Amino acid sequence: MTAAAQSISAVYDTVLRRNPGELEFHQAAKEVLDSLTPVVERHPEYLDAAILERICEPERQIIFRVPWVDDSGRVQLNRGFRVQYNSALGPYKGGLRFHPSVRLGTIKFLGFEQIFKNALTGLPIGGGKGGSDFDPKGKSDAEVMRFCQSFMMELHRHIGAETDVPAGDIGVGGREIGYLFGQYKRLHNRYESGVLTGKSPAWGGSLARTEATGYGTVIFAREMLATRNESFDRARVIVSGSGNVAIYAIEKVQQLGGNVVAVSDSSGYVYDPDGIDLDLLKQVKEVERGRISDYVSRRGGRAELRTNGRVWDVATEDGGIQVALPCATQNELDENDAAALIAGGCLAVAEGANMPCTPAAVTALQAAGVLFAPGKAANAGGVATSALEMQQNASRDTWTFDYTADRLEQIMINVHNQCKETAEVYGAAGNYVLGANIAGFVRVADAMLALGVI
Ligand SMILES: NC(=O)C1=CN([C@@H]2O[C@H](COP(=O)(O)OP(=O)(O)OC[C@H]3O[C@@H](n4cnc5c(N)ncnc54)[C@H](O)[C@@H]3O)[C@@H](O)[C@H]2O)C=CC1
Ligand SMILES: O=C(O)CCC(=O)C(=O)O
Repeated sequence: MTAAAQSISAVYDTVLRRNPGELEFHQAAKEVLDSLTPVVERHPEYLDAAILERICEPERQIIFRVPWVDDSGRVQLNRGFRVQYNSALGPYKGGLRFHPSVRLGTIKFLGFEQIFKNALTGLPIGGGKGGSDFDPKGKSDAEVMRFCQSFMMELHRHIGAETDVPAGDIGVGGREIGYLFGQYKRLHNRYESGVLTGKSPAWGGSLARTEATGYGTVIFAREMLATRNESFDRARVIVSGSGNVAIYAIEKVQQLGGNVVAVSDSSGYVYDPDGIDLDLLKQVKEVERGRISDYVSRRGGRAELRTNGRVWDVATEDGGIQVALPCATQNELDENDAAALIAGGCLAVAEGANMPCTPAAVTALQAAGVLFAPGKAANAGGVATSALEMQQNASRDTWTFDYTADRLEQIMINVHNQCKETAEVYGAAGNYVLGANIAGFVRVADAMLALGVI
């Protein structure tokens, strides 16, 4: 082992010791640290300034009690989190996740990923993430509102347009952002639009933010495919999830001439060989907050609901697939799923979700020559468009959909090219994981060096 590799291994040991039991955070930290040996060999100044140790340690971690009253008058209790990870490039920026599985380690892994993702956008945003173990599923609007108001009663002291700017993630969409913003405005007695993003365009939000993560993921995949003279035209595609990211990934794939033949939610998956009816899926998921079984019962035709097996199994049916877009949650695609994708002739996998592929799956896909885009690069379009929302708020301006979508397109092309070119510079052409980790890290590390020991 070289001296640089030994130093990195020591940093990882410290991560394990300081953060016991936080397996998802360990996984995310290991993936980044594993990419950095060639960087610190060229730049020993990063080791001298303990940049790696500092980048793995959040600047601040806030954990708080969130009591609220349900519709039957019972007091309920949840736990809230905000991890303010790194502000070398700008105010902390990252979403809020409301899901019963949320623990401190979940938020730390997401916040850590966010540092490098936000750096890749080239925009002035630091990294952070937050959330709660609150489950919005099955709750009335009034219950969600009371929870959001109680959550903001504590969060408001830690955020601000120049300090920390939360947005949505799993379980947090336009409805929740509205309730959170309403409570913040009431507490501060001022209309500080830039304190949250993902707002409705009717009151300070940006057009194209809703579409941005899914569209951006497909733009990244399109650029990757183009390096091998391939495209989405007539491609058969699997998308996991059926939330915000999944829906707008499907929309963009369809615009580019592809055919999405399967989607999922936490209750199972739909195989729809004639192609997903997106208007119906939007109605079921965005309007009615229903299950994919509701989609199947109304779709008719050849659409099938499957509650056994995995959405990735579709890869080997009917002549295979060309692209897979995991857009649900972390570690949802393992090495067996990767084997199914490879057997089905998959050309490219782009992560719309954060860390949806296990390390073994990534290794298998890369070894088989499948183009692989890590989430911190492929799904950066969401946070990038949040930064565009902040720009509009700061200048009290509103841009058109087309102008914002064009900027998103350009940002995603730049993110793709940075990852590709960085991988080439470091002798690993085609390795987008290495390219993304190094390009994101170097931008943050240089800013940290410039700011001194803080
Ligand atoms: N919303 C955004 O702008 C961004 C989201 N992401 C990531 O994209 C992923 C999806 O987020 P959203 O679409 O915003 O959330 P969402 O709440 O709109 O949708 C989540 C989807 O994933 C499914 N899902 C959740 N847990 C699951 C599980 N354990 N098994 C199977 N399916 C499951 C849900 O059924 C739902 O269809 C997450 O990893 C999130 O961190 C990444 C970048 C930005
Ligand atoms: O738009 C944002 O600020 C956050 C998006 C997010 O949470 C993510 O990129 O994972």
